[in-house]
Amino acid sequence: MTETQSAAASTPSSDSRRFSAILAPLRPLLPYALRYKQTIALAFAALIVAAGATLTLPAAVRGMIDHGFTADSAGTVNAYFGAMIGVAATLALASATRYYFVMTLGERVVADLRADLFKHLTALDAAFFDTAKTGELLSRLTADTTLLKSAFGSSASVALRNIFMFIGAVVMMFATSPKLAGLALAAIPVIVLPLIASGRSVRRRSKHAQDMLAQAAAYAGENLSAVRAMQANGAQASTVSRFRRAVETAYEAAQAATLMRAFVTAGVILVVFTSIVAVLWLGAQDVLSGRMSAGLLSQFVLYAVLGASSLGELSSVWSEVAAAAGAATRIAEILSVKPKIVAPPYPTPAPARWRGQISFDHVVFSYPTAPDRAALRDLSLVVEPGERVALVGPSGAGKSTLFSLLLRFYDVDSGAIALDGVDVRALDPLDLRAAIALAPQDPVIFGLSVAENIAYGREGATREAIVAAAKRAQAHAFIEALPQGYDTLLGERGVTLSGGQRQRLAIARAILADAPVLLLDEATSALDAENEAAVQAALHDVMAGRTSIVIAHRLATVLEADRIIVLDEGRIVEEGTHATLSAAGGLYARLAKLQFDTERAGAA
Ligand SMILES: Nc1ncnc2c1ncn2[C@@H]1O[C@H](COP(=O)(O)OP(=O)(O)OP(=O)(O)O)[C@@H](O)[C@H]1O
Repeated sequence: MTETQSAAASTPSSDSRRFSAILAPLRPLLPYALRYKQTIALAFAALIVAAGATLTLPAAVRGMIDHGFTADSAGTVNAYFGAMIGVAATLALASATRYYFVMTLGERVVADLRADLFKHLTALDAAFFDTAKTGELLSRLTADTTLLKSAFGSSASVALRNIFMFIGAVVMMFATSPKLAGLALAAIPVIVLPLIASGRSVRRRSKHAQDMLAQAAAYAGENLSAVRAMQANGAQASTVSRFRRAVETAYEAAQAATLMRAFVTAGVILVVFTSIVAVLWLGAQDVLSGRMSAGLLSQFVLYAVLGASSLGELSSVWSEVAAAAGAATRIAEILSVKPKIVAPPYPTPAPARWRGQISFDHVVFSYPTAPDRAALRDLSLVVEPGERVALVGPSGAGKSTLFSLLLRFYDVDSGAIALDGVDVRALDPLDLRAAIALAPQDPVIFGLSVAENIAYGREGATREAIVAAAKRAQAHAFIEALPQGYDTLLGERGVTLSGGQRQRLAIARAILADAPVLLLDEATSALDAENEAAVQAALHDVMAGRTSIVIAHRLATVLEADRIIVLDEGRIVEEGTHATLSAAGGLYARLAKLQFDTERAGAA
């Protein structure tokens, strides 16, 4: 059975259920609108005034036709026309007021929703972002909310006006001629049922179109953020044609929804006006036989036209609302994702100053996206306050995983991780992360000034503190040499800085954070001798007095460490100092020979 058939065969109560099913996704937005009760009230008041003004016009026309056009009625005609201008002015003012308040409400609701959605996204955990695509999320944040804006703003405005007009017109039609009105209303179910049925289909198609658009946006986002890789690999042409295909698919999906809407609109207009003409014909018979005055029939026809055109407009708005419901579904999908890493109901309060002891106790962990492959297998490790530990191991050994777990980006499968003896799951993640400074291998540089980049997450930091941190991180000299010094805007992802400079900015960030625990992932890329010395000096400074774990790639770093931990396949396989481990002739000795010999050769 097609949707239209099934709708036509259904009972009124199942139709009203369907009606609310289409609108259901919009329900979570209601609280957003209800925050602005005053705006809603003003919009309603304007709406009632405008509808009332419009509805007086047909009565005025009837008065003119039945009483106006006689020789001695010039004064009455003037009065009628004067009154009509007054009505028009009221209508104009009330319509503008309604438009203003309803649009304002739409903009307001969407702005609030965007902010909330972004806040929600920032609270989601690493496991969510392992599978989510940033471009797609951005599309929900922008394109879908824009669709909602049109639903809440213009569509709601048009819909409300037309609902009021329709009800008013129907009441007046009955007041004018109950017989003709009854006949006209008989046509309504024929109009409304297919409309409701089509709403579902429009919503589905529109959601599909938005999904396609989001995929295209995700694809564009990925490629634009890696534009150098794309150009270097000569992948421009293929990227462009893939994007074009994605956009075409989105276009076709949108087209399908539009076609559906177009058909619905045509059908509704046809049925509505045919019924009016039929009713009008019946009325004309009454006028001819003297049962009805010409003015009364004109009045009825005007009300019928008002009612019918409201219904016609409602049908096109209905499609828009159904499309918005599709967008709302996509937004609701995100809002319903609950972060798994949250603070416990009663978190253990953080001490004024952590000592910085870290312990991993029989930790077993596999990533949610790869549950069958353990990234850490029964790993136990205690790092004492102030100790400097270097982590060494082949690629994929689990070194970065150790950092992610300590920062509680994921929860362990079994075992426990503790800071100063407090299980990290008992702490508020904000407190835990405030105790840890992270300097990743490829530090993220934002499209902000140098100073803002150093103070990222510490917006209150003074300029003196920022400069002092930069000095200790050996970054002051190169920052001063930039065109606007600390106020120089860095390109997105810091493309304007060298690898060594980026790393030193990250170290400055860590120094400013002044956290008792430092996690550092050394850059693997070779630095020139000058940068190398500067980074090493900065590291020496930042590690002093804090517990530090460094994923080490340089000989100087392992030599400086109190202890070297060698990881392989998620387990600790060796530990000791450079001297003892080199002498032992195990995995470390092999790795060190490979890595540090090349380093020496490179330096020579
Ligand atoms: N987000 C993730 N989702 C699924 N698997 C992951 C994820 N991150 C890492 N892994 C896997 O977990 C294992 C350990 O990875 P990890 O990044 O900790 O290694 P690593 O020692 O830091 O390696 P490298 O020196 O190359 O950075 C690897 O097998 C890796 O493929």
